[in-house]
Amino acid sequence: MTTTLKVEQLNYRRNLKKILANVSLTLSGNKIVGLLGENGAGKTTLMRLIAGVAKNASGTISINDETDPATRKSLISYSNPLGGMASNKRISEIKAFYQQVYPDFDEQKYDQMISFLKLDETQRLSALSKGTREKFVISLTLARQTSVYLLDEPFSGIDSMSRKKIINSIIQWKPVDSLMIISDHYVSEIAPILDEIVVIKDNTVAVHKAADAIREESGQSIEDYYESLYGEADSND
Ligand SMILES: Nc1ncnc2c1ncn2[C@@H]1O[C@H](COP(=O)(O)OP(=O)(O)OP(=O)(O)O)[C@@H](O)[C@H]1O
Repeated sequence: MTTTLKVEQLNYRRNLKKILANVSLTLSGNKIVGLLGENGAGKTTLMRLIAGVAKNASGTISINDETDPATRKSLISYSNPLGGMASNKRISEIKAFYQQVYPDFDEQKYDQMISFLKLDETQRLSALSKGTREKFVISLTLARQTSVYLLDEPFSGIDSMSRKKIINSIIQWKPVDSLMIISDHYVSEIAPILDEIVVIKDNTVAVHKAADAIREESGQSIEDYYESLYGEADSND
C-alpha cells in the first residue's frame, strides 16, 4: 500500500515562542523527501511531532488516514538519538532491546547494515565516536520495516567517504512503498537521491516541490535553488 502522510494546519509553540505555524503538507508514494531549512527552522520539531515524540500541537497528522497517535507511531521509524539508553549498554544489547520492542525489526537487514558499516557489536554506547553512533542509529532505524522513516540529520558526524557510501545505499535499504524524510545540511550530497524537497522557513512550509521540477524550471541544482531562497529579499517569501 502506498504511504500517505498528511499534516494539516499544524501549529506549535514552545515557551510561548511560535515554532511552527500553519504547516500543511501531503507526502505520498514511494519517495525520499529532503527536509531543508536553516538552523532552528523547525525541522527536528516537525519530525518529533510527526513521530509523536513531541506533543501539544494543534492541527492533525495522519498516516494512511490513521490519526490515532499509538497507531501512527507503529507506522514510523524515527532516528531516535538513543538519549534514553544507558551508556554502558553494548550495541548488541540495544539491538536486542529494539528487537523486543519492535515486532517489525528485521534482523537480517540489521546484520547486513552493521557489517556494511563495520560496526563492532561488542562496543558500549559510551565508547562510540559521534559518527559510529550515527551509523548505529541509521542501522536501528532502517532495520525496522515501517511505512514512514524519519531521519533527522543522520550523517552530520559521519566522515565524507562513509556518508557517500550510506547515501548511495539508502535506496536499497528503504522498503518499496515506504516514505522517507531526511533532514540534512549537506544538500548537494543528498540531492541525487531526493524525489521531493520541503523547505521550512519563517515557521512554515515555504517550498514543497519535486526535485526534477526544480532542476527543470529553475535550471539550478537543488543546492543553488535552496540557497537562492535565502539570498533573495524576504518580499519573495
Ligand atoms: N527544548 C527546547 N526548548 C525550547 N525551545 C526549543 C527546544 N528545542 C528546540 N527549540 C526551539 O525550536 C525551534 C526549532 O528548533 P529545531 O531543533 O526544530 O530546528 P532545526 O530546524 O531542526 O534546527 P537544526 O538545523 O539546527 O537542527 C528553535 O527556535 C529552537 O530554539
